[in-house]
Amino acid sequence: ICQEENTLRELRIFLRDICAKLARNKQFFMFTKPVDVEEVPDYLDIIKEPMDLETLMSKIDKHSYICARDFLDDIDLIVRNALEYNPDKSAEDKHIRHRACSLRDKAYAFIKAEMDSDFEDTCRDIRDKR
Ligand SMILES: CC(=O)c1nc(NC(=O)[C@H]2CNCCN2)sc1-c1cc(O)cc(O)c1
Repeated sequence: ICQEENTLRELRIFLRDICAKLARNKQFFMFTKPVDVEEVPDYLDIIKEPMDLETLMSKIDKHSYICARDFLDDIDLIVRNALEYNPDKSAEDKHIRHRACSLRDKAYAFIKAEMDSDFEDTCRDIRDKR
């Protein structure tokens, strides 16, 4: 069990680093904080499960993720929300959709580049045993 805690600690350190890198990227500023309903009043009528990089970071600290897959599921939620809220052919909506797809690709690339697959397998085994 102590070994499991060591593995999960390493995962949290790793995910914080990736989350920080994504949040530092100016391209993703609109995904870094919960949507401000003052700015975007109809947002919560359309998006039922908001997600953002700051919330992701606090979920890491609350030990909400015990494998990279769970973390990427929340990244996918950020992307899905942006695609749903910005469906129009307008330049603005296209731009936001493009940024959302770029966020997903960068997140997956960071995970793939820096996580060896047997570390993720170990995390999955811990998740599946719990
Ligand atoms: C993150 C997101 O999905 C988002 N989408 C927007 N879309 C629009 O404003 C489109 C919707 N279609 C009609 C033309 N306007 S604004 C916006 C946003 C931007 C911020 O700077 C902060 C924030 O919290 C949210």
